[in-house]
Amino acid sequence: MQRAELLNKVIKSGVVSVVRADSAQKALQMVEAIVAGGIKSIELTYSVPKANDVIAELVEKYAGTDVVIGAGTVLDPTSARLAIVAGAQFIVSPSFNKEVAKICNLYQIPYVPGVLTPKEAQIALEYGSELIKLFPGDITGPKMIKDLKGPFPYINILPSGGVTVDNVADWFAAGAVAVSAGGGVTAPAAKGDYAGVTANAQKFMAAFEAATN
Ligand SMILES: O=C(O)C(=O)C[C@H](O)[C@H](O)COP(=O)(O)O
Repeated sequence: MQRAELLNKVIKSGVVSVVRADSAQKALQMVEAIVAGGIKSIELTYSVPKANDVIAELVEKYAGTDVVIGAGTVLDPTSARLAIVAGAQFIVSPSFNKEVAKICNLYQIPYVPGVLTPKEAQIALEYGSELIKLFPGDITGPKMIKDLKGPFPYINILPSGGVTVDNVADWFAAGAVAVSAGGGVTAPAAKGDYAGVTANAQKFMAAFEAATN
């Protein structure tokens, strides 16, 4: 699939769910619960053991559906290349890394780097990122999107860190093209409550629909 198409799928999905777990099995269970709740973009982080295998399994499982599987916490170009070989459809990192950007450009996979300042945003744009993760978004709050859109009116921003069902509307009102949520969706999994994960995913999707319709 072309890079533009992949990026479009992520943006259209509205909510990216960040998956962290201490075993591959738990990560797979979490993803099943998230997708059951209607979220279609999954960011499987490299803090999950055997992350490559989990990504490959998820890509195969959801092939031909609306679900997009990306790799998160990609800190270095080797991990980026491994994730792409495993089938990752987008790459996310907590900060910008130019070698990761080059690998993603080479293989035409969207790179969504974390940025917190105008300088970092400019570098990410220079290296071709078409979707930028504002991270940690709870440090800046939604107003940062408006501030960045002054000098960079065309920037597409995905806030991450501290995004909750209660503040989703604020982020979209400030100009976010989609939001990213970790614990806000997956926290109940720590107690084995996967139905709670599904319920949170449903709440996030309802908040997204309400904020954008
Ligand atoms: O390491 C990365 O690349 C990440 O993706 C970081 C995550 O976006 C945040 O950890 C999510 O934060 P919470 O929604 O507050 O749980």
